Amino acid sequence: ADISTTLAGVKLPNLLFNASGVCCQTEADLKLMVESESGSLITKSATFEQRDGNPSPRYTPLPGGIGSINSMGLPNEGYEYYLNYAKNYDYSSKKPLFISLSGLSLADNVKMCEAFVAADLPCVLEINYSCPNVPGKPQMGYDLEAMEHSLSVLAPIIKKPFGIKLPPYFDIAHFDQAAAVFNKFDNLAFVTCINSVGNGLAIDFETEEALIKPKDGFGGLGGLMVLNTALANVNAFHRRLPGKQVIGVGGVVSGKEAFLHVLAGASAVQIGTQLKEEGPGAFARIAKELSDIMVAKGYKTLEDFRGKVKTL
Ligand SMILES: O=C(O)c1[nH]c(=O)[nH]c(=O)c1Cl
Repeated sequence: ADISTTLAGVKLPNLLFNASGVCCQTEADLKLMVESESGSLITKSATFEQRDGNPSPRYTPLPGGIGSINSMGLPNEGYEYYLNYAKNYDYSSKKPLFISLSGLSLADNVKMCEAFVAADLPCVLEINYSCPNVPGKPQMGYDLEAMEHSLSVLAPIIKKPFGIKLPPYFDIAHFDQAAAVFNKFDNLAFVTCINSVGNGLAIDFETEEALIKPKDGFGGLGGLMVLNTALANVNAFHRRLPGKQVIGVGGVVSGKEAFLHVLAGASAVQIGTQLKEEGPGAFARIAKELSDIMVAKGYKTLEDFRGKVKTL
């Protein structure tokens, strides 16, 4: 079956790619993504300066395959590293390149966006408003006034279609209020839902210790356990953002969850925890599983069922 898609006006040979943060911090990581069966790739969220991030242990999968917890703390090579990567990227390849930016201030986001715009490259920007792990930095995604102000400055600078990475919302009023903000920006072409469920706590029963070191063990939750929250956020924004697209991320461990994300309204699907645990081979496996599901259900393309979840 045909699992290709178009996102922000660029064609992806298949709808799958990495969630920013996984398999994408260094050129070596990104090379693995280019060589994988993913349809695209996105870089680790960049800050203006290079960052080491939080002390380790700062990531761990949770027992029983239910998911993961991380408090990486935005470790990255600094935005110029990713700008250079984007300048050297082979855009004649079938895989479009996405760039994640997560400035620690609006001024930093302005400087980074201006640098990418000045370089005039075909890559697509995804502004990260939802990192839950920088001590002392509340998530912009939960401050609608600040996010609207940020977008009112950045959208005109970026000019081209771009996207934003959102935290999960858990209240219908918040879906409504957030959508009202996003619908004000014509070139805001997509929203990526969801980032990790912020500030969970994983504790080891035997040792009675938190599993990760930063922030007393508090970190973002990902993986299968967040699937249903992710599907709700994908569908809520699919319903509320006419003319815009949604990238679904959260809980995709097989073709089945990728299928559900498209049914909820996703135009593309990112994979985080499962990619971290399985490696880039996950893309070929999940792509085949999704294609087989579509054949079994009689769907030829993603448009045949995108957003067509049935209500009772
Ligand atoms: O701690 C991180 O680096 C991190 N971890 C996440 O789960 N989401 C993010 O957006 C980021 Cl930036």
